[in-house]
Amino acid sequence: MIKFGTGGWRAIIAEDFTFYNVKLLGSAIAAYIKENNYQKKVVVGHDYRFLSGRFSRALAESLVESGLKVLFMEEAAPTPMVMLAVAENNLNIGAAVTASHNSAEYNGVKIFVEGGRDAPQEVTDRLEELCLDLEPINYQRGSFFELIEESAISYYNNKNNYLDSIFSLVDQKLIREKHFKILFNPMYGVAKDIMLMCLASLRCYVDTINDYRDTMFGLNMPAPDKELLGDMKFQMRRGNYDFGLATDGDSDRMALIDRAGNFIDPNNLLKLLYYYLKEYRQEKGGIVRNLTTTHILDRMAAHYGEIYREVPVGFKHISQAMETDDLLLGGESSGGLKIRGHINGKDGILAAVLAVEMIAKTGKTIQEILAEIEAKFGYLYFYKINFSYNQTDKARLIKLLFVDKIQFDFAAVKNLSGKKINKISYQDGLKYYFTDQTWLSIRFSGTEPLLRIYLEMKTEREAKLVVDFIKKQLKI
Ligand SMILES: O=P(O)(O)OC[C@H]1O[C@H](O)[C@H](O)[C@@H](O)[C@@H]1O
Repeated sequence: MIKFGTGGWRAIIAEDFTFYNVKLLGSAIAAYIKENNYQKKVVVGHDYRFLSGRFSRALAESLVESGLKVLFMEEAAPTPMVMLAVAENNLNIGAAVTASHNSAEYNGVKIFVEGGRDAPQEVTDRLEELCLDLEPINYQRGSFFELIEESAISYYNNKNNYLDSIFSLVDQKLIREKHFKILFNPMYGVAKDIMLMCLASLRCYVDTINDYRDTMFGLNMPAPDKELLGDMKFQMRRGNYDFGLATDGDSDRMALIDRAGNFIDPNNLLKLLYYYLKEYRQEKGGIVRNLTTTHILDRMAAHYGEIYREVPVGFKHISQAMETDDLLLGGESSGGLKIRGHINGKDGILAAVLAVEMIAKTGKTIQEILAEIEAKFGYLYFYKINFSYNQTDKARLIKLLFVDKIQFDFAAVKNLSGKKINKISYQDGLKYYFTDQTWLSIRFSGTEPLLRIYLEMKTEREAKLVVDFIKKQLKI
C-alpha cells in the first residue's frame, strides 16, 4: 500500500517500504508521465538513510524499464539539491528517496513537479491510484549498472550550481569579514559536506557533532527539535561558539542555537528572518505560513503593508502560495522555510546561511533582535505537544473530532471564561480562532503516527489551562 502524506510517501522499511513497492511507484510515475505527455526524463536523488542508495537505484531501474531516462544523483544529496536538479533541467517530475526527519525504521519518496516544487496533492493522489491499478509488476533485481552502460541512466551532480544559488542570495563579503565560530550538527544526515563547503567558503570556523553517517541516527530522530538538540546546548557552552546550527536528515529544515546554547523556536526564526529581510534588506513582499505557525507573522506583514496567507500543513502549499502571490518568505513551525528567489521548497542550508548573514549584518545578538520584534509586534506563547495512539484510539478520536465535531466549551473552564471563539475551521484537522487573536489547532500528523496539538496563547499559564482542558475532553 503506497500512501502519500504531508511530505511524500513514508513507510516502515520491510513493512510497506519494500523494493517491490519502490519499483511499483516507479511504474506509476512512468504511467503518470505518459498520460500527461510529459518529458520522458526524471531526476532521482537520495539521502543517507538505511538502503536509500539501493532503493534509489531500484526506482531508477523501474523508471527505465517503463521507457524513461534517468538523471541519477549518485552521491547522497540534500533534498533541496534534488529539487534544484528538477528545476534546472526543466523536468516535469523528480524524486528523492528520503523519509526526512522520521526515525530510522522509515524510508520514503518525495516527488517533485515542474520548478522543483513538492508535488501537489492531485499528483500524489493520481500516483496512489495508478499504484492500485497497475498489474503486479515483474519485479527484477539490479540491472542498474547495465542501464548506466546503455546510457539510459546517467550520473548527475549539481553541487556547484546549488552552492552558486545559495551564494547569490547572501552578502558573502560581509559574512567573510566576521570569521564566525560555529557549531554545526547535521544529525547524522546528509547536510554535512555541503554545509561545510558553504560555511568554509564564507570563512567561518566550524566544529561538527553527529557528523558521520549513522543509519540509526544515534537512536533518535534526525529532527532539529528542541528536545533532540540537548547535546548542542552542552557543547555550545564548552566551545565558546558564536552560534549553532542543526539540520534534519535530508537537510530541508534547520534549527538555530544562540551563543548561550538556547534553542531558537522555528516560529521565532521566521520572525527574525522576516524582520531582517524587511528592516535591514528592505525587501518587498508578504508571508505565507501554515496554520500551525505563529500569527505574529501576520501582524508583521500587516505592519509593513504586505499580504499574509495561511495554508494547510505541508510545504507544497507554502511554495504554491509563494509563487501565486510573489511572497517574500514562507515557513512552518516544524522548521522549514523558503525565501523568494531560491529553489521552490524549503532549504535548511539556505535558512542557515541567511541566519548567518542576519547575525553578521545586524551586529546584534539573536535575543536582542527578538526583544526588538516583541516590543514592536507583541507576544504570544507558542506551544505544541504530540500524542501517540493505538488504532482504536485513532478511530475514537476521528469520530469525536471530525464526525461528531465535538465543540469545546472554553467558557465553562475556570480562568478561561473570557476565551471567545471567533471561527472554527476544518481545513486541516481542527482549528479554533479566538477573538483575542489566540488560536488552537488539533490534527493528525501526516508523517508520523501522532496527534498534534498546537496553540498560541497570551501566556504560558493560559496555554497550560487550554491543553489540560483539551486532554480531558479527548481522554488522551
Ligand atoms: O505535522 P506533519 O504532518 O507530521 O508534518 C510536519 C512536517 O513534515 C514534513 O517535514 C513536511 O515536509 C512539512 O511540510 C511538515 O510541516
